[in-house]
Amino acid sequence: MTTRTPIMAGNWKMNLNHLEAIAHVQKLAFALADKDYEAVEVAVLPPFTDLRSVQTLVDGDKLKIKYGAQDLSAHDSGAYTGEISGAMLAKLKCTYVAVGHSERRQYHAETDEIVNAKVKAAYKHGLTPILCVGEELDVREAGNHVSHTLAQVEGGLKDLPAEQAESVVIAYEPVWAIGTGKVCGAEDAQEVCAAIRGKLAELYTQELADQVRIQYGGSVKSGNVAEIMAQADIDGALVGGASLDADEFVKIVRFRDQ
Ligand SMILES: O=C(CO)COP(=O)(O)O
Repeated sequence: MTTRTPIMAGNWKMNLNHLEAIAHVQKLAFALADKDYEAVEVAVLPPFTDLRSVQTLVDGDKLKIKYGAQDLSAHDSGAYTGEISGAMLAKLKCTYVAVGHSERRQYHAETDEIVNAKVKAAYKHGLTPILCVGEELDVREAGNHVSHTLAQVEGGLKDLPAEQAESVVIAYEPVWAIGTGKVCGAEDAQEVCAAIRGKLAELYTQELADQVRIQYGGSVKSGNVAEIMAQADIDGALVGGASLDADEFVKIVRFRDQ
């Protein structure tokens, strides 16, 4: 049986400027100890404008915290005003990049085709995508959450070779639980995460499926993280609001103590 290292990632969304980012990462670094990093991979996903500052701090102080971006362009370079390429993120030594977050799908009309192109762009530039999937409330109420989410997984990974897919991180984030305080019940989250692992086994192999880390995201806090992490197919959390409070995020990283 594969042992998957849990991954706790803070998606800051459009919060914290580059000066606030430095202060925030310093707080995290001060609080987190080697034993935390041995047990859990810790990552932050700041806004683009913070990345250079975070890189300088992480490099300078040799911090074990990883960082990445919240999005990337599907294109390598060129006349795409406002976009940021995977190559640019790689140059900033980003490890991760979120792809297909529901806020990108909703406000920027990102389809599974676009998300798939972005996943491929991430790998092309040596970044690990955190592929975000999850259903809206009406889909859950109609009982179609599993098939909806699996279609997003399949669409996002289309034609992706196993050598790449084996390192992908998938974040199951039911849209109705994001920023609402409504957490998906741990067993309901487990149902979908287990189905995602089953889909990976179908698309690739059971061995690959057992290796991929699947996060839950949506109103994760120190008070509910332990129950979520106790589920067999949940290997971490993608944390929005609660990641903006350093003490709270540290408690989430230390989910075993909660
Ligand atoms: O969207 C999320 C992380 O990507 C979840 O956000 P909240 O933790 O604020 O609900």
